[in-house]
Amino acid sequence: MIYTVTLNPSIDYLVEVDSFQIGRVNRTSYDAKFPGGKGINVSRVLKRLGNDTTALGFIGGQTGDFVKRFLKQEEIYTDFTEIAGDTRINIKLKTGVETEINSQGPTISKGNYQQLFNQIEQLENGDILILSGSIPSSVPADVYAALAETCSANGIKVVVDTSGKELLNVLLHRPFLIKPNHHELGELFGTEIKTVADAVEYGNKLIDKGAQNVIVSMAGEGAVLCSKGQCYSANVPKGKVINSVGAGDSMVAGFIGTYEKTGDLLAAFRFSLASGSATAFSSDLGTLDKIEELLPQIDINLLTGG
Ligand SMILES: Nc1ncnc2c1ncn2[C@@H]1O[C@H](COP(=O)(O)OP(=O)(O)O)[C@@H](O)[C@H]1O
Ligand SMILES: O=P(O)(O)OC[C@H]1O[C@](O)(COP(=O)(O)O)[C@@H](O)[C@@H]1O
Repeated sequence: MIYTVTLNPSIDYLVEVDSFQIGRVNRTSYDAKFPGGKGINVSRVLKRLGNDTTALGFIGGQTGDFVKRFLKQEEIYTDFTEIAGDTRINIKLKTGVETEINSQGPTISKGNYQQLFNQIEQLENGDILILSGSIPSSVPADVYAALAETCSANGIKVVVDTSGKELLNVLLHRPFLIKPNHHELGELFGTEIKTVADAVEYGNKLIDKGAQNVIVSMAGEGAVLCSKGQCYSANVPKGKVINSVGAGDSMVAGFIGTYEKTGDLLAAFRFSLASGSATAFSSDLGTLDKIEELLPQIDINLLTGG
């Protein structure tokens, strides 16, 4: 079974405003609410690809009920830890450019944290655990490293999609996949990732530190995969960007879903690009039909090591 962990889920409140004026009353031309948080997005896309998952994490209040109801409608298994506070609402404002306001989210108690930890200790050899998103300030900052350590001792593949030292701390436990975007990769090394060559150079440094596979996503510039001494680049398909929230999560889902079915890293990489772009070209997350329509446009090139 694939498990996703979202420590800080959300309702993503998508708001479109034509001719937005700061400091004025603005009216929306479109608005919608979706369940959010990186692990939850990964679960939703994996379901569309035909992979069942169980979504884990902390959930609470009426906002949390919305998330649970939405996931139930999509027939996604959940086993959330119920908390006292309300799940957060994140604002995704479209005004020609995309602006995001992500809330801090509710406090997580030590008991809640322990409950999640106990759940993850029960996972079995062959399971996959996907740890995605920011870590709430009330949760120990080394939570992903601690969970990854437990999982690698139990034969469970771990995927981590986060940033900063939380990502660095996990590398020693040899995560199967990490997926920093080019900004996050640059921040790790105090530099800017401007080109594919930069992504290869710094992606390989994360391999040296312990990651088994690294995807560096570069939004409209495509992505780089570093794996087993070789690096590959991939382009993005042509299309109109509608809402890129969840594009990175869709990449993770596309990669893991395909890898789980085929064991083929390059097929998984190709599918991950089509999945990310299918989401970027949709209001909500990309559908399987959209992903399959985009797939023929993705080319993979071997860059080094071949
Ligand atoms: N402007 C775009 N055009 C086409 N595809 C895009 C665009 N922006 C994002 N994507 C797709 O989504 C993936 C992830 O986007 P990115 O912004 O790098 O990740 P994150 O959402 O994690 O910041 C890209 O690799 C690509 O497949
Ligand atoms: O946990 P964070 O870093 O606050 O991010 C949460 C936000 O990220 C998302 O999961 C989208 O992530 P990506 O655009 O990086 O794929 C939203 O659904 C959510 O509002």
